[in-house]
Amino acid sequence: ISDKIKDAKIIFVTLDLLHLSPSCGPGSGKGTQCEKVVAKYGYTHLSSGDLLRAEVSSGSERGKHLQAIMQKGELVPLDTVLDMIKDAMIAKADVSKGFLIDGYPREVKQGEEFEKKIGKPCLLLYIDAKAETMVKRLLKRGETSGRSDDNEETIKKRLDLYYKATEPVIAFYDGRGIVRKIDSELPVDEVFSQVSKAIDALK
Ligand SMILES: Nc1ccn([C@@H]2O[C@H](COP(=O)(O)OP(=O)(O)OP(=O)(O)O)[C@@H](O)[C@H]2O)c(=O)n1
Ligand SMILES: Nc1nc2c(ncn2[C@@H]2O[C@H](COP(=O)(O)OP(=O)(O)O)[C@@H](O)[C@H]2O)c(=O)[nH]1
Ligand SMILES: [Mg+2]
Repeated sequence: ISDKIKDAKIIFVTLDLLHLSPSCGPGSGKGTQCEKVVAKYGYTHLSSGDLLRAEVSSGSERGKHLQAIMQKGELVPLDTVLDMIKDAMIAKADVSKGFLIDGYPREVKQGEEFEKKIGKPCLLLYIDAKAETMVKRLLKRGETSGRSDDNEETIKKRLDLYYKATEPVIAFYDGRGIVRKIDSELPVDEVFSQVSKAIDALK
C-alpha cells in the first residue's frame, strides 16, 4: 500500500514540479547557489550529501557504514541515496514549487534510476569551477565545516571521482538539451544571476 501512495505522489511531483540537478564538482558552490534559489523561487533544496550526513549523525549502524565510505570519498550504494531523496521529496511535495536535487546524480546510472523511480529532470545546472578553485574553497570550508571529508587527501579522491564518474552525467543530459553551464569563478551574485536566468527560462 505504501508503495502505491508513493507512486501516486510521484506522478504529481513529475507533472507539476521541476527537478533541477546541480551536478557539479565538490566545492563549486552548489550549496551556496541552492540556498539563494530557495529564497527567490520557493524550491526545496535536497542535498544528497546532507541527507547522508544526517543519517551519519543519527549514530545508526547504517550511518556508521556510510561514514566509512564518505570519509574515503567513495560513492555510497545507489539505492541508499535514491530512497532518501525520494522520501524527502514526498514529504515536501505539497509545499514545494520545485526541487533542487544537489549533488545527484553522481554517475549516469544514478540518473537513470532516478528517472525510473521518480521522474525526469527539466534542467541540469552545471556549476563549473576549475579544479584548483574547488580545492581551495573546500580547504577553506574545512577550517570550519567539521566535515571529515574536507581534508586534502579526501578532496583529491572526490575530485578524481567527479571527473571520472560525474562528468559523463553532464554529457548524458547535454544530449537532451537540458544542461545550462554556469561559470562559478565569478562572484556569488553574478553566478546567481546566471542561475536565475536559467530558471526563468523554464516556463
Ligand atoms: N549522490 C551521492 C551524494 C553523496 N555521496 C557521498 O557523500 C559524500 C559527500 O557528498 P556531498 O555533500 O555532495 O559532497 P561533494 O560533492 O564533495 O560536494 P559538497 O562540497 O557540496 O559537499 C560524497 O563524497 C560521497 O561519499 C554519494 O555517495 N552519493
Ligand atoms: N569566492 C567564492 N567562494 C564561493 C563561491 N561559491 C561558494 N564559495 C565558497 O566555496 C565553498 C564551497 O561552497 P559550497 O556552496 O559548499 O559548494 P558545494 O560543495 O558545491 O556545495 C564555501 O566555503 C563557499 O563559501 C563563489 O562564487 N565565490
Ligand atoms: Mg554542498
